[in-house]
Amino acid sequence: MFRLGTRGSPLALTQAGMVRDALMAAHGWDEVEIVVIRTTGDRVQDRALAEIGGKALWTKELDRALVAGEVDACVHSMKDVETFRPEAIAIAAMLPRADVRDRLIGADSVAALPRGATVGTSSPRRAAQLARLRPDLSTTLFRGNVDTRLGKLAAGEVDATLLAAAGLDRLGRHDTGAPIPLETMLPAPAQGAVGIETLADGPARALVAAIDDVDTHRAVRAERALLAGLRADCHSPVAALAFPKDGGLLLSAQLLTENGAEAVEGQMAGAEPVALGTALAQDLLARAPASVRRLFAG
Ligand SMILES: NCc1[nH]cc(CCC(=O)O)c1CC(=O)O
Repeated sequence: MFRLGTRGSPLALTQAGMVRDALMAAHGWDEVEIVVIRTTGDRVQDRALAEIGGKALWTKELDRALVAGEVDACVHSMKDVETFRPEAIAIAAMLPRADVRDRLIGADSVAALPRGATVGTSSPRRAAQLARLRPDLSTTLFRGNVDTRLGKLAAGEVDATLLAAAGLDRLGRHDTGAPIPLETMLPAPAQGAVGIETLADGPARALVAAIDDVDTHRAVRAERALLAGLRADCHSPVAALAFPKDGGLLLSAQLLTENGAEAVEGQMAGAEPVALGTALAQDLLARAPASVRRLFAG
């Protein structure tokens, strides 16, 4: 039986279930086994991801299970997958992308937040974007899965929080929060995309590739190539979004200083995703104020 590795959070399990259903439908299988693997990222809840070792904390244990042959494929939120992956592992497919926007929970819009309000987030991108839009706000470290964060908000620990619409929708929370327009807040690279990794050499790769959503995969490839060109990691306040246009892609991106005081933005169209992401990264670095450039290409 085909074995699918996943983290154990409610969102991860929902996404793994979507992948299982897609694989069963594509291949006429009766069953796919879901194997829950606990990651360091799940265990450590009291510090920001960037502080304790970055996105590898979500993938390391799943990578090990894949390489050891304990599972045939692993399901990830692509947003949480580190920029540079081990050579033995391939991103074999992506599910169709969900709503890419962030949602604000606690007020109807960023502009409607009361003066001096406290917003819970541990994302350097969201903190920098908020500070840029509303320098009067303060942000405070907020980790844990979606339900944990909503619980902290309900308990009054903060005035508001930001969460990806994709995760809220997949958990059935369609009415939670107000979508922030893309013009106000560009999402994290790969936000809303679920990816499936397999060994680069091996039969699972082609089996998983059968469920690939080509448009999503192309867009996320461009966004990830931008991250690679910037040498960005989870410390980096960077936003990016590509979508299909005129048979190619239109890629938008924003780099900021941590306090949001300075930023550089850009847009570029192209036909080949990796070349496009790489070119926009170079263009942004060339135009970035020194304070922004210092945070990238390290
Ligand atoms: N960093 C945690 C994480 N990783 C993926 C999602 C949501 C689902 C997605 O973006 O695909 C979330 C939660 C959030 O940011 O609200």
